[in-house]
Amino acid sequence: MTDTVTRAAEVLKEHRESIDRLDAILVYTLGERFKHTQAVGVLKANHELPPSDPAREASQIERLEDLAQRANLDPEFAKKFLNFIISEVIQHHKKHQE
Ligand SMILES: O=C(O)C(=O)C[C@]1(C(=O)O)C=C[C@@H](O)C=C1
Repeated sequence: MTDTVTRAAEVLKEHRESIDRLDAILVYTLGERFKHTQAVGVLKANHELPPSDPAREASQIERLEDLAQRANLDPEFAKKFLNFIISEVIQHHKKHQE
């Protein structure tokens, strides 16, 4: 291998190590988030509160779009990602209420 190819392989490996670390952070962070939403689901079921709260979601989306802009992340992607997670949470909340 030429020096350039060897160096490129090293750089790729370093990026992949960072990606793996960040993926682990994402998974653990999501796990923590679901612990809280699980508790919220139980609370909502016990007090007969609706599974979804559109006003709360609107303020979360607004905040996340702002954070995404500051973090150089596509705000549309951030919005889709949060909506995806919240949809899953709402399904969990509905199961608590069955
Ligand atoms: O904050 C709540 O009321 C929740 O149930 C949590 C959560 C969320 O995942 O952030 C989920 C559903 C609601 O529509 C809003 C927010």
